[in-house]
Amino acid sequence: MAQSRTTSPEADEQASPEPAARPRLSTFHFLRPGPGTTAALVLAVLAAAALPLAAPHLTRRFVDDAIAGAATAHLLTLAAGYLALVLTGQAARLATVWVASRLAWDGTNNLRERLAEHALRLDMDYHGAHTPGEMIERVDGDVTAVADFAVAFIVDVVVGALLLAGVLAVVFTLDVRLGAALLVYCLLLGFAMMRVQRLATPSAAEAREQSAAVIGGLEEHLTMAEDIRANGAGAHVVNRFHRASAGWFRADYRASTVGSALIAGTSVAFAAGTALMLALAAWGRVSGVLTVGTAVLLFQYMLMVRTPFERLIDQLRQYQGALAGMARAGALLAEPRTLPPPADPRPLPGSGPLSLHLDGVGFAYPDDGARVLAGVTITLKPGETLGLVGRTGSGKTTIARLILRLYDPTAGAVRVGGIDLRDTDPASLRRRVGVVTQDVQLFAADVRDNLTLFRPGTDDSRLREILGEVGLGEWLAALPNGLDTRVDHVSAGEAQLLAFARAFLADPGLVVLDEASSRLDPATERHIERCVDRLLTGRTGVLIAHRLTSLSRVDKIAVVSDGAIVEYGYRRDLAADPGSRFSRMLELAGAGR
Ligand SMILES: Nc1ncnc2c1ncn2[C@@H]1O[C@H](COP(=O)(O)OP(=O)(O)OP(=O)(O)O)[C@@H](O)[C@H]1O
Repeated sequence: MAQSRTTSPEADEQASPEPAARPRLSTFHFLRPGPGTTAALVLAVLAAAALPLAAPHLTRRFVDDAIAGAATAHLLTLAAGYLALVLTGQAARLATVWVASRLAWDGTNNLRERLAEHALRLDMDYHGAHTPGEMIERVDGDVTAVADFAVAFIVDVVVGALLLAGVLAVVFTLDVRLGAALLVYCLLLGFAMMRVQRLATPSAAEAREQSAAVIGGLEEHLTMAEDIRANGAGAHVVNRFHRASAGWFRADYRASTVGSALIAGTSVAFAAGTALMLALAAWGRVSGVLTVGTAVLLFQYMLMVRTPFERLIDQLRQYQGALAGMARAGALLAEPRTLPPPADPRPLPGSGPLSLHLDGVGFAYPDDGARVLAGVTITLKPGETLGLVGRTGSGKTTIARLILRLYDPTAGAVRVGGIDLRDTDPASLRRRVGVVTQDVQLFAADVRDNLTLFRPGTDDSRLREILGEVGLGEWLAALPNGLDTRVDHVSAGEAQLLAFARAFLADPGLVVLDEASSRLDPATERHIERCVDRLLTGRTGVLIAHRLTSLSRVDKIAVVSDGAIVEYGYRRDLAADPGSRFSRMLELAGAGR
């Protein structure tokens, strides 16, 4: 059945040839900030680390001066200063979050665009093996994880590490022994946390894999909703969804259990650390090394150390996820095209009909490797048309895919305009070879963009003229905003006619036409037949015919059976030969010759 679906706009597929593979490190290039942003970020980070470090010094003075009997006004000034420092520290922290978020989103948006573009350029082999949902998770989910991590890394890890270093430096200047004790404690804690962290790595990666599987399945089910409902396959689909969700839950549960255990462990370690610091401060006080104010400062610092450490452990957990996301994004970017771009691309002749020559073509789809075509040889002079007939599954669509270079043949060669498609400039191939399939894809965009495929520069009057020619003149007149109307719902017939209008606009020199196998209303049928006639006039054409009557308009016939051409010749000769298969087909169908 002819279908029309709306999808989001697609990039101009072959605009520039793609290098075969990229190193994964290039993934990180997208996160590199500009000089202005870097300067703003460095300032914000330094302020966010230094201000909280300064605040406890005022507390120390407050306590010591209060014990020494200072005036209330002086103490109030210290308290107000403390408050101002805390507030400015928070503001600096907010500024850091803001700058870091902008930076992370700018960088990851670049990466997301690059991934989406690359995914669109990948060959049919790749798309056949990966569901759209999986691609969405790769392009969106993984990149979002990276963006979230980048923000948290700057805010929690960088600021936290600076704060920690500052605390150590201050404690060292107060008393070397206390500083050394704090340093040893921090190193031991850090080392233990890094070791334990490794436990969390596989579970985080597993959780993301499972979520990709669930979203991939969901996307597939939503796309097929109509068929699923019509065939009563709902229960089976829900069952599959349930199993996938259960897998995701288990993986996520494992990941969070490990994470919670780690956080609980750190709490205990910090309680011990605080107790140790308090004991040392008490000793310092008793032995006259420290004032009470300094003991309070040490206590405050110990509390301050806790947050960066905890955030650090949390970030290390997210870091695994972000690293996994980065690795998957890198793997997608490194995914090579199975259709290698030509080393020395040759453009097709810029105008006029193109010759077509399939020379001993053999083919097997990469996923199962079973032979689909063997020894297919077809020759069309410029302007000649060919009808492909054969039972379902015989290989007609596969031949069409090879002519459009959606795949490369595994044996033999496909030549258009005398040039092997493997040596043809991809942009010129897309411009000069057109296709009208049964499965018409319409974008969620206006009529103009759907016809021009987002290429600006075509006159509206030309678009109207073409729509009129394909029989959509009245349809256009009835649209509320004419060419600016968004294409949401069109009938199967209208979708087919729009596809013809696209083809007329592109004016290809070779056209592949997959005739709609379903019956449309007689008026639309007539329009479509006229379109087929017009499209095949003055162009080289390959028509996958589902109706024998359609073959009256072609010059040559190729009968395909089990991946081979079992009969091939001029239509008139075959029809005139009572022993030919084509002749028998015509007789069986009761169609005129
Ligand atoms: N993407 C694919 N991956 C693997 N095998 C495929 C793929 N597409 C088609 N095939 C197989 O290749 C063979 C030929 O299919 P093809 O679609 O070319 O036949 P067809 O003659 O166009 O059929 P129809 O008239 O039903 O459209 C079939 O056995 C089919 O199962």
